[in-house]
Amino acid sequence: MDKLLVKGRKRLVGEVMISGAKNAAVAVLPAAIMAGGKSVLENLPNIEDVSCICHTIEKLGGRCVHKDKHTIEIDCSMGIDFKATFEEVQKIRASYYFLGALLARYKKAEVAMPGGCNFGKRPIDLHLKGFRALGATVEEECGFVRAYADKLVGASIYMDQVSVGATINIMLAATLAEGITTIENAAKEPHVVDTANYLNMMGANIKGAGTDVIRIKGVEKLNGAQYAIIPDQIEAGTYMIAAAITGGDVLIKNIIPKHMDSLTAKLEEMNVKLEEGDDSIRVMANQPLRSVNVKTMSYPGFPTDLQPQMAALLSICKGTSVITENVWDNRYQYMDELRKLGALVDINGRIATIEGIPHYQGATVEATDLRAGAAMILAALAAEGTSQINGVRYIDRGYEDVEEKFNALGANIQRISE
Ligand SMILES: CC(=O)N[C@H]1[C@@H](OP(=O)(O)OP(=O)(O)OC[C@H]2O[C@@H](n3ccc(=O)[nH]c3=O)[C@H](O)[C@@H]2O)O[C@H](CO)[C@@H](O)[C@@H]1O
Ligand SMILES: C=C(OP(=O)(O)O)C(=O)O
Repeated sequence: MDKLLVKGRKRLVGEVMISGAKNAAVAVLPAAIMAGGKSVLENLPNIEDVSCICHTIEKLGGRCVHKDKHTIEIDCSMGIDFKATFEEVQKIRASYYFLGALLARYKKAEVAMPGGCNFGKRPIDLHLKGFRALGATVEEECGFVRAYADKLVGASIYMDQVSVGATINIMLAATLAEGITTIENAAKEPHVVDTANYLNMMGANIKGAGTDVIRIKGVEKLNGAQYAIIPDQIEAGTYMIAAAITGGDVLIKNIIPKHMDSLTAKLEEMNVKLEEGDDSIRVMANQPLRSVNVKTMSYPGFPTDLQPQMAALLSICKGTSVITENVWDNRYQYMDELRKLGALVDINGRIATIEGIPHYQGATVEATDLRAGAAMILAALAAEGTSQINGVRYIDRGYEDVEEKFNALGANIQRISE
């Protein structure tokens, strides 16, 4: 298994290009299998989760042709299998989108339970409730879900809880249902909007994505489309925090600054200087930073997927910071690893109280999941001495060319492949 050796205390300076969004790519790719024609998807991130989704499409009998590093042509016009019960599906979270997409196209789907980062329970009951509301019979059995219907009929669906996955999955299924579906209390994340935009380009009729009420008028069929994935809000945020934690000066390029509002507000509160361009943000951190409190929330709130990276930064800011994790029951497993680098953190349920320390000391740590791994890189970049980060496969799930991008900014990160 690969590990990263990080020599710390290097100030990051320069420019970094942000890749396409993982959580948009992994929804748009399954959506592409619903079309009767070819789609060309651009600005896809070159990451493990995307490879995994593409392998799934190929195993179903579809074609994924790489046009270049970030562009893939998807062709499922020949018809594909409706059963995705193989290993790839269990490796990642987003494989749940094959349920919605296959159910929409074939009115039947059999998909293995998804995997993804382990934050305690990650139920999919709201997805299944949505499919049932559209008229499907849904059965859960020995690690897979089976859903089928003679036809799907639009319905009014109120989400008990704001869920990105359930919102997108119901949107996929409703796109080819008869009549009108409304999803109330829908998730508003940028990747919900991106998926709706792509579906609309394929011929769907979806309105309101990005608000908490989405209205979908079912259509009979979808065509392929050419579409470019939005930039990754979380990768961008990770590099913004990297600039702050190293006292650096970094121009983060190819982003949508609006998507970064919750983070930029926090960084400004901490005394980081920011300059916003049309599609870039320059992050300058050349003065002592202040502690702040952070509460994670669904969009436009502070994203839970930036919580570990923010904790890494707050741990070396003078004073006491409090983080409240409102989305996941158990997203603090990585704190034990941060403590190995010197962090002083007290956890009480969903609340983490962090006492700032002057600096980290290099150590050997585990990337316990994707963003935990990112947090370890950030802490190691700021640490005295060398750190070893194990479990890099998690980081590769969601960060393209991670050591190359950091090293181009002046970091010293070496990958050891075994
Ligand atoms: C592939 C992908 O896009 N992953 C993201 C997606 O995960 P994912 O789609 O799994 O997360 P959700 O938005 O669905 O989960 C939000 C909350 O709703 C709860 N819930 C969700 C579904 C359900 O059927 N029942 C239920 O109770 C979850 O336990 C959680 O507390 O959104 C999360 C929250 O922004 C992010 O951390 C993940 O990076
Ligand atoms: C939690 C994440 O991903 P997933 O839902 O795919 O596990 C993430 O991207 O931080």
